[in-house]
Amino acid sequence: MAPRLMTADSRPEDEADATLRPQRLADFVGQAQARSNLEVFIKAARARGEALDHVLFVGPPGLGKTTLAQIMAKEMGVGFRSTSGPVIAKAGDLAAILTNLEERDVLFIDEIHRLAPQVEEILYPAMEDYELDLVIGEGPAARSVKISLPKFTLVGATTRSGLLTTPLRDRFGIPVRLVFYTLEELEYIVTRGARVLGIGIVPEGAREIARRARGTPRIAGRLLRRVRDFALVEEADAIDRKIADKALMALDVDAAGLDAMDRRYLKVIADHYGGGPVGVETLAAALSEPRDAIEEIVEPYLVQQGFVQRTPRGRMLTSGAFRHLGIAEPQRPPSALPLFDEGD
Ligand SMILES: Nc1ncnc2c1ncn2[C@@H]1O[C@H](COP(=O)(O)OP(=O)(O)OP(=O)(O)O)[C@@H](O)[C@H]1O
Ligand SMILES: [Mg+2]
Repeated sequence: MAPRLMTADSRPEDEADATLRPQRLADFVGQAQARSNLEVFIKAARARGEALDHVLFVGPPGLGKTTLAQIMAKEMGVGFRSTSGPVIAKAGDLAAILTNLEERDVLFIDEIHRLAPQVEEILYPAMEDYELDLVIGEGPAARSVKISLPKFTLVGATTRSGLLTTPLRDRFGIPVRLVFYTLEELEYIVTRGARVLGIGIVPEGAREIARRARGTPRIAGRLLRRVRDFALVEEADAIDRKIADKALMALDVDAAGLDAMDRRYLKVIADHYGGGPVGVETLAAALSEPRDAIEEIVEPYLVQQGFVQRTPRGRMLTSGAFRHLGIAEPQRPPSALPLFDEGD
């Protein structure tokens, strides 16, 4: 699939504006529940002079897992080390990272569900008893040694907690689920982002961008940077609703935050399959896109927004989708209606 503006996956261009990343808990907008819980745990750990309990962040891409992990280290006043599940190939790699930590440091492991099993295994005693169990040598000469580790805080991040093994999940004292942001929160994030980037924006302009950001700060930031370019070329003093709207239309992002791929998906179901139900394999073939890209990238937001239902018989458009496309909804026989939502 060609790179799309509207996916929440991280790209180098997003990280280029690291300035947009909030640095302190007080600057972090949204996720009120997660934030207030973390605040309490951080205060308590600081008061006791102990490491914070291990934290697991769960939630879709671009909602602030990495940002929150960095903020936690700052608020604790400790060091921050960052790595990710697929990068740690061998048990020895993790052992090297762990033995280099300082007392109370935060070790952030992104995509923690992708740790190799033999790496995960040495993480258990490290998390529980701050001990490393290593086997040195091979065959009959092999012996195991225990090395004690500094008391550190492991912060794990994953997009789906279901992908984590139970023993690993159980070792996190503080599970934190991140949720999609509200329109007001995104508006605030866009306004703050504009200030950081040194561009003028009026509230209606911020709202227009926020509305199309799919509940995701990363997308909001990306849209803001693109709209800024339009404002610059048009020599506008500030981003207002008109500029934002014009820019986003030119970028093919519609009023609901759907891009060309989303609309193509909806239109294929509407035009070729009478609104569904249609199986995901058939759809993938019709769209010439891999099935997992459809399921993991295109569908989640369309389902969340109520444009599509996943049913046992396949995908079905809702009345809302037909309204959005401006196409009359066909009369579907009752047998075509979903029995129940398949979920995901
Ligand atoms: N609450 C927030 N306020 C302002 N900006 C935010 C907020 N949360 C995230 N961002 C911005 O959104 C972008 C993505 O955040 P982050 O990298 O923390 O997401 P993530 O959940 O770790 O994503 P991934 O799952 O892809 O690793 C960053 O540029 C960050 O500055
Ligand atoms: Mg991240």
